[in-house]
Amino acid sequence: MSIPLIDFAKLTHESDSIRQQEIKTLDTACREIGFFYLVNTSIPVPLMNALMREAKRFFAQPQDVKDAIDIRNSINHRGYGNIGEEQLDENGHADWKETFDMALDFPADHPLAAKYPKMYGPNQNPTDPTTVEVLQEYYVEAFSVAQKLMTAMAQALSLEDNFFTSGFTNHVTVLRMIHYPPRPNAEHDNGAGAHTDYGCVTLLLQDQIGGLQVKNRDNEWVDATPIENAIVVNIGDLMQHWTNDEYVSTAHRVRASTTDVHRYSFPFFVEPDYETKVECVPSCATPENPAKYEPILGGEWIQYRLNATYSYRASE
Ligand SMILES: O=C(O)CCC(=O)C(=O)O
Ligand SMILES: [Fe+2]
Repeated sequence: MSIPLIDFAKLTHESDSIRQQEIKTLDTACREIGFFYLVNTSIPVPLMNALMREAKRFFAQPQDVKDAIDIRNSINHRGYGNIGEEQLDENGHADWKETFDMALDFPADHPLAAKYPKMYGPNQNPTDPTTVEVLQEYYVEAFSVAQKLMTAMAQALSLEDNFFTSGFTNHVTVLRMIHYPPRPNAEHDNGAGAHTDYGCVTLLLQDQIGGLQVKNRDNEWVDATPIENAIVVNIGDLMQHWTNDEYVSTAHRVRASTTDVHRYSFPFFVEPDYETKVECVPSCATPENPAKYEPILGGEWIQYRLNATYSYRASE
């Protein structure tokens, strides 16, 4: 099975019948593959291009400038991650990529930062104000798309419209920039190891290079070939948990770029408040198919998964 296409303009259309039909298509995609292309989103294309431009400028800076905001110096996991810092596939090579993570900025003395210091706190910003401005603007636009998407999912699952979005007041959603430099040698073809994402949904903007692959239900790796200005969306573990495995958090990976080729991508990991309780929704459990998982707190799960993939957090 290939990766289906969902039209965001139809998902949010004023006509009830157009909306309902697209919500059905979305529901099928979430159940059958857990991946889809989202086209006609409300994220302005010039903003997507600006983000791409700022990422190139950011990663092209001297190493010591990037190291000044090293993620290892941030207890709440914000800032720059060098090549080799993250290994998504616990059995494979380290990922051949460098990263930058930002999220909502909480002052260090905020009650939530005091209570959950590994998940809430300040960002480590790039020095260039234009880069920061573009990142913040993109964060807002992508979050607005995510909220509408989760509203459509709630409707598909016969829940209140705000069932998912009400768990996003002090959310820990992360915008990440990734640069995959040319691979060091022919053997090392691991851009990002096979993994599932941890949160509810991920909205990924990618350039035109390609390399992202998705494991379908027949256990085949399918290329998520870039479509210009489309966002690749996938279901994460928390949404799978919430839906009792009805919506699938699907494994994916990135093959490393070939010689001389640089790839840039921008995942937006949509993750709820630390204290949002994630437990089987009523429409996904029946007497024959009862809830499979114990309720969990969103933040506990994310923290557990981060600790498993980051060398500097491994002992936590
Ligand atoms: O770079 C990509 O295309 C995907 C990255 C990814 O899957 C991740 O960072 O979780
Ligand atoms: Fe991922």
